[in-house]
Amino acid sequence: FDPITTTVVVGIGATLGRTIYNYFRESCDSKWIAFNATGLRNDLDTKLFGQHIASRIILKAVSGFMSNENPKKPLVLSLHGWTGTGKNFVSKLIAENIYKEGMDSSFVHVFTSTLHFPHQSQKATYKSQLQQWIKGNVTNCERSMFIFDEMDKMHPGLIDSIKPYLDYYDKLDGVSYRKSIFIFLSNAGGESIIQTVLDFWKQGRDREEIELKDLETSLSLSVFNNNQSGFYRTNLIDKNLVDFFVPFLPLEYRHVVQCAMAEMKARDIKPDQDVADRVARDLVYFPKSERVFSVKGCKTIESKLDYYT
Ligand SMILES: Nc1ncnc2c1ncn2[C@@H]1O[C@H](COP(=O)(O)OP(=O)(O)OP(=O)(O)O)[C@@H](O)[C@H]1O
Repeated sequence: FDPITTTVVVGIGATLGRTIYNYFRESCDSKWIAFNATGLRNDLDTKLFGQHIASRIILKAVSGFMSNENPKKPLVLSLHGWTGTGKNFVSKLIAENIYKEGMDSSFVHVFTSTLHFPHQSQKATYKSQLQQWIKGNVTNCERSMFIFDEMDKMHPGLIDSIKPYLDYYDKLDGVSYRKSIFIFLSNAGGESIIQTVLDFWKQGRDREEIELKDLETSLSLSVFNNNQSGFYRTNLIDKNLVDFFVPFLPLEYRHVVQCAMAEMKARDIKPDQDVADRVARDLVYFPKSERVFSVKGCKTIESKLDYYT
């Protein structure tokens, strides 16, 4: 080949390569970020067990927010409840119905308190890092999602550093945070939820009769006043920046059976009621005398199934 042909061929090759690369590379546009309301409804209806209140709030909150082209503030959800009741699981369902790449999307960011903010002495550094991370990521894509796991293990005060981003500002330093989603996960408030569910159970009332109003006030109070909680006396709560406190109810035997059946299906094993029953029977339930709620929710089902199948 003469030099001109070689240059042309290399040029075309490079352009083609870049086009293919850009085509497959996730970008902050509707090709990669598109909310599927029907998908979320379906997932909540068929995959999430025993959480009628959470399911309803999340569907309404996320659908309303995503269909609003001009939200006044970012969506802030705070999910509370006992371990293994589906808080991480729901966050995953939300991500999967917004981002084509789901939790693997480069626009979904997960912070875990014990991993990212372990040392009390470095609170000041964490505060500025957190602000920079959020600002950088939202500058990159306004439809970003931030999940803060283990909020109850976060040093009180740290979360206040992101308050301005959650507030009703049009723009901060030229960046608009109004299309982002912030999800906080914690076990704080779990006891007050359990008490309510147990009271209903003792009165022989149906679990599905429990409404948000039965839980919401005691939940936000116990979270705000609990000095073990990352929300302890936080401005986020007294300035009403959390849009929804979402209670996750403790799971009962029948829900654990459903989790086991779903897990078998996910593994392409024929769901076997007998195996599911054996898995569920082997878990520990509380309170000790009544044995109503699974101590670990559905959390250990996945590993337990290996043993029974
Ligand atoms: N309500 C539920 N419906 C269906 N599956 C569930 C539910 N709760 C938990 N699971 C299953 O158990 C696994 C562990 O639950 P998950 O991590 O969501 O619990 P969590 O509430 O976030 O717990 P923790 O507070 O300990 O972080 C999930 O991946 C899911 O497979």
